[in-house]
Amino acid sequence: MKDNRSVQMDFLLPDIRPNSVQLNAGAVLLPGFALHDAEACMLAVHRITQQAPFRKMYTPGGGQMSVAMTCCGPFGWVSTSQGYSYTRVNPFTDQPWPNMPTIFQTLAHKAAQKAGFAQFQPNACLINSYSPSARMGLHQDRDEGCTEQPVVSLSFGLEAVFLWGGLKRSDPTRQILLRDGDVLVWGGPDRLRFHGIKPIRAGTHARTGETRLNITFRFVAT
Ligand SMILES: O=C(O)CCC(=O)C(=O)O
Ligand SMILES: [Fe+2]
Repeated sequence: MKDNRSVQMDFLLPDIRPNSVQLNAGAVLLPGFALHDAEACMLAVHRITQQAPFRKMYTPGGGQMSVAMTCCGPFGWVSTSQGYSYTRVNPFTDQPWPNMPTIFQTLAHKAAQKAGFAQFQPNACLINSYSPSARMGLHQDRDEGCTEQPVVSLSFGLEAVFLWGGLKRSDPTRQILLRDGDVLVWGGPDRLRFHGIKPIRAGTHARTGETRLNITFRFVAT
């Protein structure tokens, strides 16, 4: 069945969406901030995945993640039955993670700056590929060993409902719709807020097909 309301929303969207929405003191949504660079980012992801294919990893609890992941930059994030860690080598290829493309570094830096975090220079980039019904449970991003630097997160393709919680797992969550080209930045007092992604709704997007891509940038302490 056709949903006329969302068709109309899509049509009006360029006019009615604000450039920036302050979610908390240190958390900002930048609607459409990455749209201009979206195709360059898709090409970059394609190149990265030729060297470091997407994998569905296992969690320490033994379950397989519904999200397929890969990484680029000096450090990549890995989950095994032993726990979570950042590594310089991709355990699936025994090769260093692919270089972080300049377009990623520039975009992450610009988004952080717009959100109030000057001089962000990430050394880790995680790329998540969600198929319909894939999800990510509530968690904190705390394996970086450094909370001085923000997380910058780009969304492409199918939309997602992002759960934005508090500093305790049991805190209430807000639901934030993330669409193609949206960027979220969280840092400072909000760096360790719990967050997650509700199961992705089936659909097809002109840019990504039946997929949502998420690209996050972090700084890992060495
Ligand atoms: O897919 C998203 O928007 C969030 C991903 C995330 O929280 C993570 O990779 O740590
Ligand atoms: Fe996260």
